[in-house]
Amino acid sequence: MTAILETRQLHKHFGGLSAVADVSITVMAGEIHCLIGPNGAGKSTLFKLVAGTYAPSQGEVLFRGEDVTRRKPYERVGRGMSIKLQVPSVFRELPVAQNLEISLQRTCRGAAMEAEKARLLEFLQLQDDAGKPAGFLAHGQQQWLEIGMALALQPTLLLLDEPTAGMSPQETERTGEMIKSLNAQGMTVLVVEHDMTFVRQIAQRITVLHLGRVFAQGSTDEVIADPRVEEIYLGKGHGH
Ligand SMILES: Nc1ncnc2c1ncn2[C@@H]1O[C@H](COP(=O)(O)OP(=O)(O)OP(=O)(O)O)[C@@H](O)[C@H]1O
Repeated sequence: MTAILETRQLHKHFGGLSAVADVSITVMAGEIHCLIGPNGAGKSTLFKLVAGTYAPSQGEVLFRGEDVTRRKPYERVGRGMSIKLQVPSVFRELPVAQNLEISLQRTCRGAAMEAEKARLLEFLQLQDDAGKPAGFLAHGQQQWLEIGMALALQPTLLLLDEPTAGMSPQETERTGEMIKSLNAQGMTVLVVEHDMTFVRQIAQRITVLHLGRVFAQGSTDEVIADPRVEEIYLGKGHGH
């Protein structure tokens, strides 16, 4: 397997605070990789460094073998990276279908766009809600719509920041099935997540961040069996 994403000794300082310190991670093409850690561990900051929302204080981001550290977010999207952030960003007044069209405009048009829109609505199980304003959707469905908007950009690497936040156990499980089905079709997925049941359901490899640094990484079984991880992560950081 080849690496699709690498961070090399990434640092991000906010004033005197090191939110991300010396973080080197590798995401292999074709895997589902989960990033876990207690609140404030630096997970969202690392995501923003990968997506290009933040410039690092130090270090590099390599995507598909290319140094993208100084590339703008849209340039990274153009190279096959797509991100769903933690903060909901659907256009609440616009119909569900139109939300998808806004993202689809960047990759296709005409009949191809209609076909892709129908495929995504079905995949997200939102066919019956296509004409509803997105703000009228249940919270879990809004999260799915956002995943759909990220998918409309046809990524090879999908970045999801807490995709199951606020979801019921059933919605969470369904989200896991969606992610596994995308992965079975060849998509690499990097997920920040707190819900360990969900992490066990989907992850092939896990990186644990703690106080801005890589605390542990390895296969799901290895990391979950590591008592040090349980201590820092399950012991106190499970605040969501
Ligand atoms: N824009 C910012 N300005 C100043 N400090 C920040 C900023 N963003 C994050 N931080 C700080 O950096 C640290 C890491 O935050 P980050 O949001 O990356 O953690 P996290 O692991 O994603 O946490 P959570 O699980 O709570 O979402 C925290 O101490 C946070 O307060």
